[in-house]
Amino acid sequence: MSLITIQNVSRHFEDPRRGSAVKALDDVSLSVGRNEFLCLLGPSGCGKSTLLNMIAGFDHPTRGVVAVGGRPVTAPGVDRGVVFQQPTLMPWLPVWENVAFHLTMRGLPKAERRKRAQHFIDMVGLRGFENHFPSELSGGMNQRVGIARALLMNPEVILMDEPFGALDEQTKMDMHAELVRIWRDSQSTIVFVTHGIEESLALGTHIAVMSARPGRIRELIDVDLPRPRDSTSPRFNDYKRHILQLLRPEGVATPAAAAHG
Ligand SMILES: Nc1ncnc2c1ncn2[C@@H]1O[C@H](COP(=O)(O)OP(=O)(O)OP(=O)(O)O)[C@@H](O)[C@H]1O
Repeated sequence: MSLITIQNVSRHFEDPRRGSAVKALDDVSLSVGRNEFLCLLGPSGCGKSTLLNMIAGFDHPTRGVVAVGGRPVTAPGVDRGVVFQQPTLMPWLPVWENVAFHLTMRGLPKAERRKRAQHFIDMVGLRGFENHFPSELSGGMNQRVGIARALLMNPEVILMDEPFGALDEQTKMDMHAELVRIWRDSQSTIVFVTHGIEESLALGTHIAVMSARPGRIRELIDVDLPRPRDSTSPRFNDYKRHILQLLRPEGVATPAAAAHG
């Protein structure tokens, strides 16, 4: 059974200055099963973040329905944890208090917050850094703090909007391996926005390839590759070639097709 269903969703943004509307998404339907890892892949401006924000409850469809666990999404909720491109940490709080932030908001005593935070600090590999401040950590480590903070609420769904976009290639690869491990250990369901083909193939059980504006789903790909994913394998490259073809503007021939045509 699907955990997330997106049914005939369109989103138009009014542009009062120009007296027109931007069609960000057009009739998008998609479903995500429990424990799946769905990557939303597409060019800049195709509506990936808009779709993610609607699952998070930060934004709402102009038409259609977004539902999580069978309930239409009307607002943000603790069943959905969000990880942004910038980890949005509180610089004056140490790592463990950033991770436990939501528990502070709920008024839990300090000892309980500290104990609950430790479990997730360990899970993201930050043991020993509990009392460091965000400014004392690298970008990748700060992003782990953001992930631990999202996991602590034990959400059914983790929504990630290009969380590794600002990281260097090596750190990004390390974070991919780490995130796959966390996804398996926490048995969560992840929706991950990216414009990186290799990133989506390194991570996803499924990839929804989107077309440029107005955003539509060109194809939902079931990624049948063993883990850890080997980006040099022939099958990985077959998927990559196929996705490149899907992302190419319609009517533009691929080098292979042009050679044969
Ligand atoms: N609040 C808004 N008001 C007006 N237009 C918006 C708003 N949010 C998004 N848009 C427009 O909707 C389209 C989709 O934007 P969105 O940010 O969802 O795309 P994206 O695929 O996530 O892009 P990127 O990869 O560059 O972040 C864009 O044309 C954008 O300008």
